[in-house]
Amino acid sequence: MLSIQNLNKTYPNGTQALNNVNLEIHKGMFGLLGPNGAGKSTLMRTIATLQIADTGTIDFDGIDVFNQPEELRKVLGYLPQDFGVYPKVSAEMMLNHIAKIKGIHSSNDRKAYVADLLNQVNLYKFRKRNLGDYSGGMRQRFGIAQALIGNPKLIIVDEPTAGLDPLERNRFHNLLSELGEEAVVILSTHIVDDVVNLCTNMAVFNDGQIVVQGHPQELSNSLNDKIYRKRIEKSEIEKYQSEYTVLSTYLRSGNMNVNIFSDVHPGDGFEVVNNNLEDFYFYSINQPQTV
Ligand SMILES: Nc1ncnc2c1ncn2[C@@H]1O[C@H](COP(=O)(O)OP(=O)(O)OP(=O)(O)O)[C@@H](O)[C@H]1O
Repeated sequence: MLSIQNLNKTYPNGTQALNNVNLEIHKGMFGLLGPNGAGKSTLMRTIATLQIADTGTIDFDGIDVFNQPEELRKVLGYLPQDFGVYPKVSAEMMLNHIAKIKGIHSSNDRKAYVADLLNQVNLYKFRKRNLGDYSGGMRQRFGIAQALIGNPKLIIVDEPTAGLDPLERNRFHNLLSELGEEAVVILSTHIVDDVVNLCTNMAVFNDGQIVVQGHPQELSNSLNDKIYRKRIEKSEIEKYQSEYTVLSTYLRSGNMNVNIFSDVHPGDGFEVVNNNLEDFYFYSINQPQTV
């Protein structure tokens, strides 16, 4: 289990990126959902021992992350938001190199291990291709392969599906959910559907704070009969914003729609929308959104 207590981090420019963060995360897929700038990457980098917090503690299965970073790194797999690749090196060569660094010394063992990894992420037939010639999705799957070396018990993936086409995204999701059966997997994202599809538990993160946490389905159900939708004219958006608590405005089949929060049925042509994590998310970060 990963246990985070009273974590605070203020950057030298005065930005408070982590504000008394407390979280307990068990085996399985955990979604950390928050808007850009919420502090998700700061939290991920801190757990991954790449930076330290000003105050607080992180414990993973008895490892004190700030005092035993080397121990944590032995069980950590980390796919950062942006990672560079050597463009003229093949996936096979690169994984072989990383496996060597991670302590798999026999070249035969390494060869078998790397082949297995490449199969797992569905890249075996592209193993000789240079990383610079990989598509975005292939690069992400390569990123996961490198993160998996050494059978990590804690896997952190930071906004992994931005820029992937639906097929690649689907493949990537399948891979992540398999990993969640054996390890603690933290998925940091601003894509609500990724959390709906993959995660058994989640937290909404905003302004450096955990706003709410729980099971995605239960959280979205908590707003049942409180979210209402209506098709409107584009010119009416401001009117609705002044009259209602607007959660989102969005186009569907070319028509403008508005979703609002209301404790009682507002009448006025609105219809109820239930089980919608996206609206729960917008409600919990308390910002009107245009999607
Ligand atoms: N090295 C830094 N120095 C100063 N401010 C920083 C630094 N890194 C991040 N920040 C600021 O801290 C806040 C949190 O940033 P962070 O990257 O952790 O958020 P995020 O939720 O991952 O956002 P995104 O989804 O855009 O990556 C932002 O206001 C950001 O500008």
